[in-house]
Amino acid sequence: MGENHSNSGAKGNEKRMKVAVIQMDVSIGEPERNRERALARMEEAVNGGAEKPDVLVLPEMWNTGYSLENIEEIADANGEPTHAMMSAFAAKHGVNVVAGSVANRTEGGVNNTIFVYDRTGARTSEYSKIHLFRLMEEEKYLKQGGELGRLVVDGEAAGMMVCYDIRFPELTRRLALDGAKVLFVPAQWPKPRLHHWRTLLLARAIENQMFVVACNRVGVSRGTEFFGNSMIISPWGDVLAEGGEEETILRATLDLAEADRVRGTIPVFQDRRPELY
Ligand SMILES: O=C(O)CCC(=O)C(=O)O
Repeated sequence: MGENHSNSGAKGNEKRMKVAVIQMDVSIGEPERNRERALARMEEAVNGGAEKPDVLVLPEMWNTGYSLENIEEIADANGEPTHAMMSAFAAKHGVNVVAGSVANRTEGGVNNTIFVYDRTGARTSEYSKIHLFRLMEEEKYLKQGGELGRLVVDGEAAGMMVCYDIRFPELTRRLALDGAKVLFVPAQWPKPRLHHWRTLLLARAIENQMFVVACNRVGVSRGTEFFGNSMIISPWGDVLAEGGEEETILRATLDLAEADRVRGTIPVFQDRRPELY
């Protein structure tokens, strides 16, 4: 870890949050196979570390991949079977699950949606990607969401967004102003834009003085390579964990009071001049 910010005098809380990021491959157009893979990695995440995590995080569209041409057929239907699978897993292991995002069909079409489950298995929140990525023609096949991604994990306010959303700094700022100290980011961010991915995630953490927990997939789908490089970043911008290009589980313990200390040391939220911009 980098510098010590304990001189700020900010007491904050004593809460720690152990996160496990499931950096996995995704087989395009094969939801059954992806569900088996996700479950196996999630079991590894809860059983394989020195300590059981408090929160698991999966990547974007881990059920179907970007199989957009037949997405209506292979997407979840009203959240199933993801709800049944994740709810049972969360309750069995007493763990919170930020279940990446899944392609989910409802009456109006297919959304790219994060579902969140608490330790009892209850579904507590959801967020549908609000910025669709035109470079991959998402807007032709998917519906955009219309609400922000606010969630509460073990009583702590947090935010969530999906992949391309990190290019919109106003969105993270809004979530931070609303009290989020942790931002969860499921993604399928491909090569060759690794420097965008790393720089944007670091900037979102530093400028909002919050933890960023970003889960990117690995592997190759129809010639597009995904570099992984999932990241867990502190509110000071220190990289607490970062993946390579292979499947892995990243782990870190977030000391949530760190956000208060950093905000006390460099009081960005007090010094901003929203009346001018
Ligand atoms: O913004 C980017 O460069 C990647 C975004 C992306 O791949 C996505 O939103 O799925």
